Amino acid sequence: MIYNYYPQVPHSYRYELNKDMHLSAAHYIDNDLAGKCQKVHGHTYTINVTIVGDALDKLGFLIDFKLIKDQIHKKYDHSILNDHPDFKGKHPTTEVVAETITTEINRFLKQQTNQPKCIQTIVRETPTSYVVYRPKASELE
Ligand SMILES: Nc1nc2c(c(=O)[nH]1)N=C([C@H](O)[C@H](O)COP(=O)(O)OP(=O)(O)OP(=O)(O)O)CN2
Ligand SMILES: [Zn+2]
Repeated sequence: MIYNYYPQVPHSYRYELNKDMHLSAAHYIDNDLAGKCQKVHGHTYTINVTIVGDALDKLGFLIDFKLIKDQIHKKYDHSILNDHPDFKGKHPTTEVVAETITTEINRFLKQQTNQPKCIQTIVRETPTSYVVYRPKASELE
């Protein structure tokens, strides 16, 4: 990875894993206030998710790294984010992308018997701009 500085999340879980992903996608912010971002344009998003838990699955994984990538990459790579139902009625800003990825990963993780949780998602849209999203503890119950 080119950008490997990650803010840390304090927690008391036994295990923490981090998965980096790249995503090529287009988007636009459909509002006059968005200036040049109103036009369709693309980014190679750099994403890092932090997943924690106290128990491993029968393979000794907190969660298979590949399954995490599948949840996000298969859905959004080489797509127009605005077209996805996940962003219906929302502007796919870096903030909203980070929140949506967290929500989607946690929806998937809830199905796992060992109950891992995504506690942080970092989305870098450009070399100079990134967002860190951390769900509230109450949203992870
Ligand atoms: N808070 C947010 N601000 C902006 C977002 C966003 O998602 N959240 N998005 C954009 C644009 O989509 C744009 O793609 C990124 O803007 P910016 O970082 O300004 O890109 P530049 O390459 O022009 O930035 P430099 O400072 O020249 O490197 C805008 N704002
Ligand atoms: Zn953009």
